[in-house]
Amino acid sequence: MTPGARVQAAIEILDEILTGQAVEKTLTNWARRSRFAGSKDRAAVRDHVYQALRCRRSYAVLGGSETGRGLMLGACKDQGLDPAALFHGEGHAPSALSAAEQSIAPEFHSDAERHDIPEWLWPVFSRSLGTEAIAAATALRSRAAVHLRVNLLKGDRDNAIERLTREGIATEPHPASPTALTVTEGARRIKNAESYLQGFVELQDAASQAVVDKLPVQNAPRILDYCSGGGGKALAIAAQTQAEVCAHDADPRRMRDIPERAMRAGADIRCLTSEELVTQAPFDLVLCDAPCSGSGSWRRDPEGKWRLTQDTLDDTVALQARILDEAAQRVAPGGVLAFATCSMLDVENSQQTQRFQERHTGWAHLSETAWHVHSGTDGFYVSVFRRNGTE
Ligand SMILES: C[S@@+](CC[C@H](N)C(=O)[O-])C[C@H]1O[C@@H](n2cnc3c(N)ncnc32)[C@H](O)[C@@H]1O
Repeated sequence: MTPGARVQAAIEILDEILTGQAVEKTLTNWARRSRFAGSKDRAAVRDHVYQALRCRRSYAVLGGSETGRGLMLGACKDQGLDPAALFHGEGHAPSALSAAEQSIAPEFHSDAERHDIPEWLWPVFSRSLGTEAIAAATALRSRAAVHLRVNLLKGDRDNAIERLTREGIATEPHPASPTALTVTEGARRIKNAESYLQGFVELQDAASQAVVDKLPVQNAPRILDYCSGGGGKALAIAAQTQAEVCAHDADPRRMRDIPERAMRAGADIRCLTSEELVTQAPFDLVLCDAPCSGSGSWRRDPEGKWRLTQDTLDDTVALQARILDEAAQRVAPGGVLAFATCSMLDVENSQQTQRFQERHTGWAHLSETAWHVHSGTDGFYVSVFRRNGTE
């Protein structure tokens, strides 16, 4: 496909997504009916689509409309490309710009619009991030780096870097965690690489790894990952300790892949149903990686940014508080409770910590750490409490 044809394909896919179709499904359907598209074409079209979704508001202003064509025209302008080099109608490229499109005089009406944050959210976002709000919003406008976690059960970091290099995947250590690597070349090879298939490395953002580094795992013989999902954090914990590691999720289907992932990693993780949880509690350490707005990972899921509403945020905050209270009940006297989100919003983070302390006496607040997208990881938050035995 020519560069212009790739832009035209992105325009058509974006038009479908803008009617409410799911992003991944739309991309898959396009790939199925576009046999002419090779793997590089598919990757390029996908990159165009995701980039346009990250910058949906600002590109719509730059391109004159919130349509596939408007967004891709906005993308060209934002990236300093000459639109006429891509919009010329030849070789399946988008048709040449109309007179109206050529005379668009873009004007931003707010910081939220310019920096691609929903208007209603800007007060919360800017209050949460303070002077770093624009840096964070700007970081959310670009694609996230690919990070790996070195599985210490199978080898050290240098060994993993060497193995990956032999497989054509270049990496460098990430400062957020001793186990984190940034992939600098060959990211698309990872899922077929032996290093990955044999469990020497896992795909995991550096901040997710750093959250686990904040947990006092060495002093906890029995550990529970209370909101385990697919087990990313449970696996990272199991790689750092000989402790018994259990996983639980209110939706057991989310834990489906844990046995296979654990086997690949050489880890031992016991998945617990809600009934088993009651008999297995209490635990010395309970991690509660709660459902959240996902604002820290909107680079990977840009639709999440536009889908969030005040109501869903309020519901999520209320759910987090309930889950935190449930998880607290599973902590042994003297044990530790950690609350984490992949969000940068204060209502889900520091305010949640404060409200937990207001609802519960008998817990000491040990630490609170936040990672922000503009420092090279997903946005993440973890707050750690110790139960003193009187609650
Ligand atoms: C942010 S995800 C967890 C991601 C996971 N820890 C990881 O690192 O891959 C939150 C999870 O909480 C689960 N969840 C929601 N409500 C819950 C509840 N009341 N108790 C336990 N888990 C719950 C969801 O099903 C979801 O899988």
